[in-house]
Amino acid sequence: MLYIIGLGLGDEKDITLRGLEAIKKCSKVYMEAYTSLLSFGITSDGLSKLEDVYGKPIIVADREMVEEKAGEILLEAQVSDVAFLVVGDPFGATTHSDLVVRAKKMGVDVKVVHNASVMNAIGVCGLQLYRYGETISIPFFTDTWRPDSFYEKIKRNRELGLHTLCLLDIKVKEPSLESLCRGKKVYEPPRFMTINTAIEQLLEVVQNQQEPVYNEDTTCVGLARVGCEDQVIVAGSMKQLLTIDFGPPLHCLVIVGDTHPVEEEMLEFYKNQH
Ligand SMILES: C[S@@+](CC[C@H](N)C(=O)[O-])C[C@H]1O[C@@H](n2cnc3c(N)ncnc32)[C@H](O)[C@@H]1O
Repeated sequence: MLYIIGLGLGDEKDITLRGLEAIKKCSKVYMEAYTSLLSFGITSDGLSKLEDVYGKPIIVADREMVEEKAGEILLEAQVSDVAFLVVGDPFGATTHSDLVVRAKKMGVDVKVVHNASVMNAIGVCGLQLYRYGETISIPFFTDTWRPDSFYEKIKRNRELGLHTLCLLDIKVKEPSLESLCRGKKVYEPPRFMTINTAIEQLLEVVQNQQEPVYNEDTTCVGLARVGCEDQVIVAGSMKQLLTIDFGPPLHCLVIVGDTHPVEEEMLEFYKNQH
């Protein structure tokens, strides 16, 4: 059996009882990419915190392992119980559907244990699920690469009066050569996009548009570390949010569309938070 287990958003304590019971049954426990661990405030050497709570050693499966060695993980799952841990929910934003499809093709039974995910940002900011349009991802601009394809999606959402959830880039740095030579992959800390950078890029992109669908006065909600003890949620214009330091990652942003009176009341609650 392959158990795909969501770990939630906060820390090692957010695993569900169902998830913990499944881990206890497993002979091997894999965990998806190292970047996710950082949202738990865990460094590459700090896995022991999770291992203590889960009572099992954890093998960190980086992107390469998940994509190339999924077959091996699934072969193990054919003959024993194997856990694959995912920060957030297995199907929250980044889906692990490919793993499920491959497992089914190999005749491996799969059980999914859900948990909170970045999708919780949708409701916690006071806006309603059915008033959102397509979710977008904002990549880091470089000197030579400044893609603006997300603008068209925001435009479509705004023309329909819908809110837009913006997920922000995480730039993974390759493991250092030195660590590879020593036979152990030690990852450099990744770069996380802040709400401030996302807004700067959004404002840069809109400058080139003939009929801009938002501007620095457009209401947004900035959400940092959703589901963690120190989560921060602030509503305000893009201009206002630019002045706020939201602190450590992870961050995301909602561009607010037309609002229902109840949503308006909730947003008021998050205004003037700083
Ligand atoms: C592709 S999603 C990963 C989703 C994850 N598997 C889950 O279920 O939550 C990653 C992006 O979601 C956003 N995100 C994830 N967790 C967050 C959190 N706790 N608070 C704010 N934003 C978050 C960030 O913009 C981050 O770059």
